[in-house]
Amino acid sequence: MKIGIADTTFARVDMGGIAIDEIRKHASVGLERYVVPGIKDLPVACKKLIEERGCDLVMALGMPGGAEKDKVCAHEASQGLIICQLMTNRHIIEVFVHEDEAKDGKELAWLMEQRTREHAVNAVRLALRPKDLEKLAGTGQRQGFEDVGPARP
Ligand SMILES: Cc1nc2c(=O)[nH]c(=O)nc-2n(C[C@H](O)[C@H](O)[C@H](O)CO)c1C
Repeated sequence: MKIGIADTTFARVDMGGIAIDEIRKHASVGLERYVVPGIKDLPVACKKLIEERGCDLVMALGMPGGAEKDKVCAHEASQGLIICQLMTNRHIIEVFVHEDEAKDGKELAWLMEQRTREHAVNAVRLALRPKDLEKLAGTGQRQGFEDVGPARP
């Protein structure tokens, strides 16, 4: 089992390093890292991690900025990642933290780390322990900020 980590230099936190640190706490798997300038470069990095470097699942980590052009960029990158999943029949866990989700730099750093760590656990579950995800179905999980929990009639 090999997990790929694709991340960017545009991000203001070392999301790739954090993902690797978290995955190592939960599983003994091969890891391949591929760093690109920005989120629009992630789809091909993921495809190469899967097709050329033998990854079974990839995490795509990035930070869209707060400007309108950054949001367009994020939508385009997201579409590229979905196409890549369909082309390769492999999961890509997209971990995007929009810069304007946080009120300041301190909260942004916290959120980027927290969301990355929680999705790293999801990546391990998806790759190795899918039954663990089944137990969480419909429980209103969120990555980063607090879980919202299940809705009740
Ligand atoms: C406008 C813009 N916004 C972002 C962003 O919010 N987050 C990010 O990671 N990268 C951004 N980029 C850079 C592109 O994703 C890409 O790296 C360049 O266009 C080079 O291919 C661009 C060009």
